[in-house]
Amino acid sequence: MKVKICGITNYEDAKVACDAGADALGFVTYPKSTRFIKPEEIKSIIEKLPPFVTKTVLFVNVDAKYVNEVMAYTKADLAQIHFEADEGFYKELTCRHIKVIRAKEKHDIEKFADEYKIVDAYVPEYGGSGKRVALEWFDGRDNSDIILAGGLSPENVFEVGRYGFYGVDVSSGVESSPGKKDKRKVRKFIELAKYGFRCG
Ligand SMILES: O=C(O)c1ccccc1NCC(=O)[C@H](O)[C@H](O)COP(=O)(O)O
Repeated sequence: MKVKICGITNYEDAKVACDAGADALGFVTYPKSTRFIKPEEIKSIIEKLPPFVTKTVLFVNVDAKYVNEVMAYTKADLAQIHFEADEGFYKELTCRHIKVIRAKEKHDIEKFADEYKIVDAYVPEYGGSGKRVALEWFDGRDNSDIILAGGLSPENVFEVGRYGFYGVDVSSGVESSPGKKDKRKVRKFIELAKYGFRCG
């Protein structure tokens, strides 16, 4: 499974995640988030990172022009659209992007058929909240287009292995405090998600 480590706020955490084998990193541009990071800082971190890691920037309630500008400026690879944007918004986007479904109920996960998408748990306020999506919603379907997010951690990531997700996405489950990653948790999460065994 691919692994995305989200809520990166500093280079040290980004490097730990890359060295441990993360496939993607996420940077949150939502000002109310405890994991908020400015475009200038995202750019400066990205400049030091290896090319093989996908750099994702998260957006909430902004217009397409802003997304295009931040993506061009930071040179990130993928915009993560964390809110319900309309068709006009997507027509204006000039960058690669992935949509997030904040799932309240089972049928929500069928949105955006034929696209890769992130399924996260619905919480009224935006944010890596640690809330989980019900795994039984994914029983008996092809989940290879889904990156599962929400409440994952080194303690529970083994539970998702049998569902055939494209990837998993974690933020608060590998933190020592909001906005700061715990090295051991990051390494353990990646090892378990990718290889199903526990290290160190
Ligand atoms: O993390 C935030 O504060 C945040 C703010 C606004 C929009 C999205 C935000 N985070 C999304 C994520 O980090 C993920 O989707 C995540 O992997 C799930 O979070 P968690 O349950 O903490 O693992």
